[in-house]
Amino acid sequence: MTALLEATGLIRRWGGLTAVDRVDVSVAQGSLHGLIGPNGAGKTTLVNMITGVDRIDDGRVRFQGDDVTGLASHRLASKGMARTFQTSQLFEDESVIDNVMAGRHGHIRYRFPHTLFYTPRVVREERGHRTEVYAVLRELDLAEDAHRQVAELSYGRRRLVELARAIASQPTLLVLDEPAAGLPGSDVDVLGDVLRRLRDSGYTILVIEHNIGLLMTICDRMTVLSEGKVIADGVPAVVRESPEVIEAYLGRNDDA
Ligand SMILES: Nc1ncnc2c1ncn2[C@@H]1O[C@H](COP(=O)(O)OP(=O)(O)OP(=O)(O)O)[C@@H](O)[C@H]1O
Repeated sequence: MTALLEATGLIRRWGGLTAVDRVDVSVAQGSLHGLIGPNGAGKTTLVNMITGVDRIDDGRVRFQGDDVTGLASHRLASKGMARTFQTSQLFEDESVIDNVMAGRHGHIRYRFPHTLFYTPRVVREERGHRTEVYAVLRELDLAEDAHRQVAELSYGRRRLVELARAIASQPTLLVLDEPAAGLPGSDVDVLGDVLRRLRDSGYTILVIEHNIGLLMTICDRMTVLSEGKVIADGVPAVVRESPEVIEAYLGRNDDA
């Protein structure tokens, strides 16, 4: 399989600490790729570097065959990389549909002064975006909540709205930072089904998770970080048997 995303030799230092230490990670086109590791392993730092949120001290990132090392996150977003964060980035007082419409932002063609006069062109385009957004909401089983305020929704539904907003940008690569964090078990199952369906419909997904059980069941491939280094990479069945992975988790209390 060809790699959609290929990071090689990535390094990020914080003072004397090397948080990400010569990490290679390759995400195949159309795959669901998990990134796990104990607390402080460097997962978020690595993903921040890949998605242009944080600086890269050394190494290269290739995306869709292009060298994108050091590009800012908005440039990467316009190339098709969408990202969700551990903490909510939603507008709590706005409706679900308006939040998800914000994800279409990069696709809006009309400009001032059309917006000022709400011309037929704006109306037409806006209608097209709403149709696309409704399709995403239906896909994630959120259509019935389209006009509810985000603040009224359960935590699990809000996480789905964030996912919907990322999908609405029609990304080539979806990067998710702990989408299952804080979800009750039944919502974790829903999330697992949603991620699998998205992968089956052609998305490539890179997901950081502490819920290893979830990733073991849904991922095609996993990369395991510990203390900034890759200690295992492969299909879940192989990763789960790796002595380094068992040691990294059993040696600590947090994720075991
Ligand atoms: N802004 C920062 N300044 C200094 N050190 C940092 C900074 N961000 C991260 N670190 C350090 O880098 C290391 C990796 O942190 P990172 O958050 O990437 O790990 P993680 O695997 O995502 O952890 P968690 O699972 O707890 O979110 C940790 O030792 C952390 O303390």
